[in-house]
Amino acid sequence: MASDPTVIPVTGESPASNYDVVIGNGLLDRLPAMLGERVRRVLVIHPRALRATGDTVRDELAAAGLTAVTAEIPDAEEGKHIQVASFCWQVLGQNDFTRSDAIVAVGGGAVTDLAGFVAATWLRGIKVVHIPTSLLGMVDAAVGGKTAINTAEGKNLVGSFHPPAGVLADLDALATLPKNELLSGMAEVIKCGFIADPAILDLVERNPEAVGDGASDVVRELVERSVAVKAEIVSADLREAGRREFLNYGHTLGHSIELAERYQWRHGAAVSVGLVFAAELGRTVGRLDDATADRHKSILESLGLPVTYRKDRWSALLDGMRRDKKSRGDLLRFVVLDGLAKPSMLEVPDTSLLFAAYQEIASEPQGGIRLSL
Ligand SMILES: NC(=O)c1ccc[n+]([C@@H]2O[C@H](COP(=O)([O-])OP(=O)(O)OC[C@H]3O[C@@H](n4cnc5c(N)ncnc54)[C@H](O)[C@@H]3O)[C@@H](O)[C@H]2O)c1
Ligand SMILES: O=C(O)C(=O)C[C@@H](O)[C@H](O)[C@H](O)COP(=O)(O)O
Ligand SMILES: [Zn+2]
Repeated sequence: MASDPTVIPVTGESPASNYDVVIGNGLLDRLPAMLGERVRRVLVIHPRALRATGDTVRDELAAAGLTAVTAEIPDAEEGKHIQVASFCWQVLGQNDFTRSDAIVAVGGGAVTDLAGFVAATWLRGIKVVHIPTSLLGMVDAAVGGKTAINTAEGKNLVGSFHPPAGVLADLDALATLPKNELLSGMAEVIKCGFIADPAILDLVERNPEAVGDGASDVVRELVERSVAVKAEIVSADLREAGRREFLNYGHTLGHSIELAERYQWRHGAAVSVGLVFAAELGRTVGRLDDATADRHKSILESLGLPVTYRKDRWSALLDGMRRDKKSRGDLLRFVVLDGLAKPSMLEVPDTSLLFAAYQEIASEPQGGIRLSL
């Protein structure tokens, strides 16, 4: 018998913007209540690959007496594009969406980022509810209100903070999620383990089989623990004035790899390399002990996630990292660990330090990386 859902509250900037992340099985019938009584029209945004789930959501809304319109968008990073946002604005306009109407995102993190951005911008902000269908969406992208599209210059360079009215993390969705996507989400789970909750790392290390099974109790506990980490941080610092930067652990290099690979790498795969790089940087500057630094590589590698990247791309990667949102003027800033679950910021005026750390993860162009993930 399925157990009761777990509800993790997120505190907003005002009591009216508090919301819940509900984690469990068979949650879709909760959607109308989560949208609230005033909503009449709903735009369901989903990629073509998830048409069946999108249709189920639309039917659930129609059964509750709501007018549901669907926007089918390109899959994955192709969806995080200004033209896709523009298409969604057009659908909203043609269907007379007002400020009391809403958007529902059904898909992975790319869809929740894009749909959140559309919701943030339509009429300067309407309600959005996220129904993440990937592990990464459940543990990270759907929670916390960062919305984004990519530009030619880099990842997530345009966006806003627009928290959802609620999140339904229905673990049933993981049944169809390809294994490499599940593992991609595990990179963010492991990030949460290193920055805040080492019990996550113990769970992964002790249960290698269950980690690859989206229906396992271990995966459910990992989802709950990761959401708890993120909920606590974004409740305290929605707009990334301080502690929220820690959720960016591994992302400075990670986003730059995604750009260098023209978004053909999974986000989690790029973050995996970025986490190992950040650990090496922490070790290089004398902040992180060897055991914790080495644990990054061993745990990520044990899942089949990449931990090296091609040495001939350093200069392009450095260019990409300069555009990271944590940069201030010419100063590059990184999240590093001062120890397990002790994240802090490192300002790097001298890029030779970065190069030294990169030498520890650099591979020959043809070897060492797994392009399949
Ligand atoms: N806003 C945030 O705080 C935040 C946090 C982390 C990541 N992100 C963003 O999220 C994106 C990555 O998210 P992602 O890994 O979910 O990628 P994604 O949205 O591209 O989904 C990955 C793939 O899995 C497929 N998929 C999703 N759910 C499925 C299911 N249940 N069954 C079968 N296929 C399914 C998708 O169609 C897609 O092909 C990146 O753009 C990243 O920048 C945002
Ligand atoms: O929620 C956050 O804050 C994060 O940094 C979570 C990251 O996992 C996520 O990939 C986020 O989209 C990165 O944000 P960005 O500000 O570096 O674009
Ligand atoms: Zn991320």
